[in-house]
This record gives sequence, C-alpha cells and structure tokens, in this order.
Amino acid sequence: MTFLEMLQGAQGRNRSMLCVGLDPEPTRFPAQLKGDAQRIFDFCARIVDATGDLAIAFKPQIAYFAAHRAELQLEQLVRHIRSSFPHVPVILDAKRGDIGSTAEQYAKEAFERYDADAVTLSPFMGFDSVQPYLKYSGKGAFLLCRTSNPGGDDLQSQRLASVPGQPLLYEHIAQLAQGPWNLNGQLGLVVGATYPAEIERVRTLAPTLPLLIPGVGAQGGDAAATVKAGWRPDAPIVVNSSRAILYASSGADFADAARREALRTRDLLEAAKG
Ligand SMILES: O=C(O)c1cc(=O)[nH]c(=O)n1[C@@H]1O[C@H](COP(=O)(O)O)[C@@H](O)[C@H]1O
Repeated sequence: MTFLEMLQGAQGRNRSMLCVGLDPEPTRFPAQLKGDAQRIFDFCARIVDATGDLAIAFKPQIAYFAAHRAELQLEQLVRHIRSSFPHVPVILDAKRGDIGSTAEQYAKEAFERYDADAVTLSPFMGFDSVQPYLKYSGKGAFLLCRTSNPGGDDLQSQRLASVPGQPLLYEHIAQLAQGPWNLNGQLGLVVGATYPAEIERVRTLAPTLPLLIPGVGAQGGDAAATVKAGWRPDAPIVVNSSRAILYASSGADFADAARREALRTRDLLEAAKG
C-alpha cells in the first residue's frame, strides 16, 4: 500500500485530519517519568495508545529522540505503532536535505531503519537532493514550502525574478512538487497553519497534493481557517499538533488529557469541513 493510500484509509477510518506529533521532551514528562530519557518510549507509547483511533498519522520528530540517544526507542515506537495501529501512517519529521549520495543514506535511515511511511525534507538543495527518496516507490516525502515560523518569510517569500511568472519561492516549490518533481506520485508540501492565506495559495497551485500543516495548538494556528484554506475532498490535509496534545496535563492523567485534546482538535477540524 502506498503512503497516500494509507493516509486516505486512516482519514476515513478515524474520520480525522489530525496528525499527532511525537516530540518527547523528558523535562516536560509527568512526575512518574520526569527527566528520564530511558522512558521516552513509555511516554510516547501511552500517547499513541490514547490517540491512535483519532489520528490520520503520527509524526515523530527525530531530534527529540537523537538528542537523548533514544534512536532505539524510536525504532521500538514505530514497531509499536505498526502492531497497535497498522493502518495509521508514520511521518518521520527529519527535514533532511543534502547531496544525492548522502540523501541516499538519509532515505535508507528513514524508510529502512525507522520503517517510516513518509519523511519531511528541505528542498533547498534542489531536485537531485530529493530524488533518492522518490526511488522508494510508495513512500511519501513532504517538502518544506511555507513553514509555520515567522522566519519562514526570510527566504520563502522572496520573489524569483528569473522564473516565468515571477513566483515567490514557496509558490515555485509548490509548482515543482505538483508537477515535474513528483516522480513517484507521493510528494506533499509543508505549510504552516499560522499562515492560512498561504495555505490557500498553495492549495491553488498544488490542487491534488497532501499538505502537512503544523502550527495548530502550541503555535496558535486557527484550526477552522486551516481546513477552509486547505481541505478538498480529493486532497488530504494532515494537521499536526504536538505539544498541546503531549503536555495537555503534567499529572498522572496525561494520557487521558492527551486523548481529550486530540478528540477536541480532531472534532474541530472535522466540523470545519462544513
Ligand atoms: O515539518 C514540520 O513538521 C514542521 C514544519 C513547520 O513549518 N513548523 C513546524 O512546527 N513543524 C514541526 O511541527 C511540530 C510542531 O509542534 P507543536 O508546535 O508543539 O505543535 C514540531 O515537531 C515542528 O518541528
């Protein structure tokens, strides 16, 4: 099954556009786990178990594991997701981007070591830096396009005078991903929920691509505006929330609180479809 087929399956089965972001920070864990990097798997597995029937995808952020020498716990976590919620795809948030020969290693890491269904990539180094990921048929790749952070403007909103139509850089990325770069048909784009007007613009330029949209929850993006701007019946959106779900409570009830916040966000997104 391809990444896109998995996304569509999870979207229908869980009636969801919500991606649960797995960004484990031991200093924010509840008292019984607090500060213990050996318990990253335990914390994340509890979150997965509490939210797996509400999610279109899980998105572990690799830095939160690697910084604590917890790569083996990440492998274990993906195995856990596979056995408990085999229909929910895993997007490895790695934001890789390097020359082709190195990209081959990063692709192997994402798709073979961690068994991810999709990965996030920076397109800054050009097509040959993206191509190694596309050789994995059926695996997805989300290219950073208009990111959720204010500094995204520094480069992504610059006008490209030499490209026909003089698009902004993020518009050009959207056009490339919708068109010539999409060799395996599994490309998507990352657009921040904090910029609904840009989501709408990207949706116009890339009408069929899946959009990964982080920025609701802790970053304050508007869930309803996000759906109105980006959702189309035939093109999935994957709206990520990490901290607002993971740390909904710092008490022993953290998993129940995570479920309540995931349910609230899932329902808010669904209601906005109109
Ligand atoms: O690629 C991403 O996932 C990403 C892109 C972007 O533009 N903004 C963004 O916040 N992210 C990631 O999405 C998650 C957002 O986390 P919260 O702000 O806690 O919901 C983090 O893992 C970020 O690294």
